[in-house]
Amino acid sequence: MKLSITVGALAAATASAFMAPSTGLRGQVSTTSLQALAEGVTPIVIGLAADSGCGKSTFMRRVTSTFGGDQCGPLGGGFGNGGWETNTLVSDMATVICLDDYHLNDRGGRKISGLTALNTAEQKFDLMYEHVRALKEGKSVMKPIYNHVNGTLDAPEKIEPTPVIIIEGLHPFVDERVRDLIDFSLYLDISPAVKLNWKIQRDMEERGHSLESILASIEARKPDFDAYIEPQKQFADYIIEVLPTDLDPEDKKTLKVRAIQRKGVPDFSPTYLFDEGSEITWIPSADKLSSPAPGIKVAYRQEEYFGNDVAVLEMDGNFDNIQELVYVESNLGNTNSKFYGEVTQAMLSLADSPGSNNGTGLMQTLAAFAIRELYNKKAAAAKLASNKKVAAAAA
Ligand SMILES: Nc1ncnc2c1ncn2[C@@H]1O[C@H](COP(=O)(O)OP(=O)(O)OP(=O)(O)O)[C@@H](O)[C@H]1O
Ligand SMILES: O=C(CO)[C@H](O)[C@H](O)COP(=O)(O)O
Repeated sequence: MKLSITVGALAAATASAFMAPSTGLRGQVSTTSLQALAEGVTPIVIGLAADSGCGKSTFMRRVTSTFGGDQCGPLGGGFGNGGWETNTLVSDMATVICLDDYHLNDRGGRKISGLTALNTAEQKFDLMYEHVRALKEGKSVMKPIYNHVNGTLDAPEKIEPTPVIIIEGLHPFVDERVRDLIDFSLYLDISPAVKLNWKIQRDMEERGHSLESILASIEARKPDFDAYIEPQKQFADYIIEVLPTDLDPEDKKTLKVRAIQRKGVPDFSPTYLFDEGSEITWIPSADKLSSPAPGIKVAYRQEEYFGNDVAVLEMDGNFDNIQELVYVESNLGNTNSKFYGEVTQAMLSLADSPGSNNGTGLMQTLAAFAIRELYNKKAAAAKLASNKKVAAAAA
């Protein structure tokens, strides 16, 4: 993902606020968004870590549309986009900042240093920390821009604080000071075989790159990915792991997706299947959730991940019809939905996005709802505290 976003305003902890239309205008903040900040709602910071090409843009679209945005397509954005303007996507509720903007050197500079952009020595962590802290304190910042078309560092742009600040990219959890500012952290863990398939689909089929160049680029990035990106998994509250299916060893396209959800995170309750805390493997009836071969399997387990207790929700296989997903949804608990079937409705609203027929779309939607709930809880607590203050002053 090569952009930053500001998305749909949230004045209070109500569902209707999430339905507010987004302005979709970079650099402008809506009255409701300002109102939320004025009411003492401290912006929450969400961190999303993943390698390039691992579905961050796709995931962000699900998150921003959950916040009542316009699905927040990039305003500039993306490799090969001649109209590239900025890494920042803006609407009126949430700002999504792409951390590529904090690269230390431009592309030419990295040729001289001999380091890749994955190397932590190539990031400006002091500036990243100062900016995230300032935004969380409700102050605007002048954020640099890394231009992916030219490989240059362009003139900085002004970013205003919004109720939700999302920082996404290669290194959101490397710097301890930045980590401490993050309220909820997510990691997209895409297995090498799946990453290769997605890269082939995008870079070969859509961008005309050769298979050799894609393989060479993955190979060249691997040592630094292993050294600097992957270790951040241990700091994530919510990991979406994407693996080849277990249902058919020959099948290289079907996916098994695991939402690894840390227990004990403030304002976050992991989604469960049927019975919280249990161990379940479920093959839904094909009459209620039809699927192409090799079928579909849902599971729920209690595991340990980097020494932390986690609840894991799994979906292996594809489904034919998104509407039928409501059968699975009706058996999930802690989905953070506002009404019956909202998860399925959110999936339907982005039916054309990659992963809408499998667990990637489902887990991303559940994560998006968890972020919304986290904000709602923090906003409600801030409002309560502010009301108490007003009442105490009046007494
Ligand atoms: N859930 C999914 N299922 C299938 N393919 C997917 C999925 N998510 C992403 N992809 C594929 O991977 C490609 C990269 O996705 P996306 O642009 O969202 O990743 P990104 O992390 O934002 O990439 P970059 O950082 O390089 O801009 C997409 O073009 C799409 O083909
Ligand atoms: O990993 C990346 C983005 O997440 C890119 O490789 C990095 O930002 C450098 O970009 P470019 O190759 O356009 O110079």
